Amino acid sequence: MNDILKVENLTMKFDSKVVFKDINFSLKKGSMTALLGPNGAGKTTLINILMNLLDPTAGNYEFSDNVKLGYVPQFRNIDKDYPLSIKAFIGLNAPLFKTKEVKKQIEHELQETHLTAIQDTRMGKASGGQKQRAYLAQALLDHPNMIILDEATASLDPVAKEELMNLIDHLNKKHEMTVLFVTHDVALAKKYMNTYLYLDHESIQQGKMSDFEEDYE
Ligand SMILES: Nc1ncnc2c1ncn2[C@@H]1O[C@H](COP(=O)(O)OP(=O)(O)OP(=O)(O)O)[C@@H](O)[C@H]1O
Repeated sequence: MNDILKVENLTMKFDSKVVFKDINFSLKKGSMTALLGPNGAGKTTLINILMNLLDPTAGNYEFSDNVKLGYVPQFRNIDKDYPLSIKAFIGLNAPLFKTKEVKKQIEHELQETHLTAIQDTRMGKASGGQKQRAYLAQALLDHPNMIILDEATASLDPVAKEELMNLIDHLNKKHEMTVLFVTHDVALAKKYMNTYLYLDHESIQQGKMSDFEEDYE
């Protein structure tokens, strides 16, 4: 397997506060990696750097040439009065004038994420699991080959968690999607991920998920 991401001597400080210092790791194409670590360890900061939303203080990172990043946030920012349907929400980042091809692709992503039957439900009324799958469908519309999930299962019930993870697993197996999953749920990560990154005390460790033993909560 080739590397899809290589991080070298990455350092991030906010004023004098060091979040992490000289961290190094790489991710293989098609790998499923859990990004673990206590609250405030710097997981979101690292993701924001990788998504080019923040500049690191020092060091660098490089994605392989053909990488197309998708991002699935936690749904907490959706208000219950939010008016768009699930279908309209999924198409939000597509051009306003939707070609036949884009419409077809929206249908495809609705199916892929098991939302076809409830596509006209308002996002504000959808369950946590449905909202999360709509975010995933929205990200998939852009044809990513790597996806970052930021605590995407955090507020879901156990059934919705498994359903989302099964979809992620399917995307990995069928479409060779590389997955970086930020989570506090070690049991879920052990079930679905194959490697871990553990961020704590300004540094990072990497290993096989089945070998992860730290109990940091
Ligand atoms: N824009 C900012 N300015 C100053 N400090 C920041 C900023 N963003 C994050 N921090 C600090 O950097 C540290 C890492 O925060 P970050 O949100 O990346 O951690 P996290 O591992 O994602 O935490 P959690 O698991 O709670 O989401 C924290 O101490 C936080 O207060």
